[in-house]
Amino acid sequence: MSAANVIEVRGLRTQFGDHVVHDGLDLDLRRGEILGVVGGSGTGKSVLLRSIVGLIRPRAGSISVLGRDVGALSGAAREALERRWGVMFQDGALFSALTVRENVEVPLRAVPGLADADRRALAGLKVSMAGLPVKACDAFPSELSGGMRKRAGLARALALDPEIVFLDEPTAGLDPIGADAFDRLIVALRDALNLSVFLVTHDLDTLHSCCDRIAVLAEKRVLTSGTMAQMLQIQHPWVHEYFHGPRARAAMSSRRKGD
Ligand SMILES: Nc1ncnc2c1ncn2[C@@H]1O[C@H](COP(=O)(O)OP(=O)(O)OP(=O)(O)O)[C@@H](O)[C@H]1O
Repeated sequence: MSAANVIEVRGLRTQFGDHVVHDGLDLDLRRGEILGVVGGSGTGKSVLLRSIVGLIRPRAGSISVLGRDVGALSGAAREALERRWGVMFQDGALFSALTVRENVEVPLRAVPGLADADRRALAGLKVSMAGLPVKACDAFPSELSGGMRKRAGLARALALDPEIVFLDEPTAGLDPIGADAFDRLIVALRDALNLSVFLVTHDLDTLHSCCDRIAVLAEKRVLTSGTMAQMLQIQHPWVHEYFHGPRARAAMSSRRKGD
């Protein structure tokens, strides 16, 4: 595995029954970058994320994270690797019966020797880092707006000071101002915490404002990857329509106005 890569996926095949989702998929996440993963609905972006974090077992291929073969690990070695990444699922995946602080404390409970008071304080810190007010700590997920729930999910993903963060459609369902604030937060956290970020999104504004590189899923694999400037040169019909369609033009024009 190249030292510059924190994730290397090679020859991935995932399949549910007869339905092949990925076939011969290769993907790299470089250290310190924000990689936007895009593709049409159902092309397997979330399945790829879940495969990398070991929730779905591939039929073939290899997935290496931070130099370790995810499929070959079990027990303590597996748990040690899992502590080095954080995942924010699409809906936040918070426990509804726990407050925001208690949700963020869940991963911290795995840290040996961490006193209750320190765990509570650390959870509060992560909630603040995710841009939530302190009083949100005592709220239940049902008492929060969708945007606040996403931030709570992000706080939980950051709980163990991860090196890699996986974000599944972090701005979906947010109003444009909330989505823009979330984009800025992702970049600020990457810079402050030296994170590598695997970001599944449909949001063209996010691609423009956050992502160092983009990987396009199509035809069961990563069809192409590169910078936004490189994506704009790709002639494949879906890629061209995606990056040059009306919504793409709107995102580019608002980006230019913001510069
Ligand atoms: N547990 C599962 N069992 C069977 N099929 C599944 C399972 N999870 C996902 N799939 C199928 O795999 C395909 C890819 O799903 P996935 O959720 O990764 O798509 P996606 O690219 O993230 O889509 P979207 O952009 O709409 O969120 C879909 O056809 C989906 O129905």
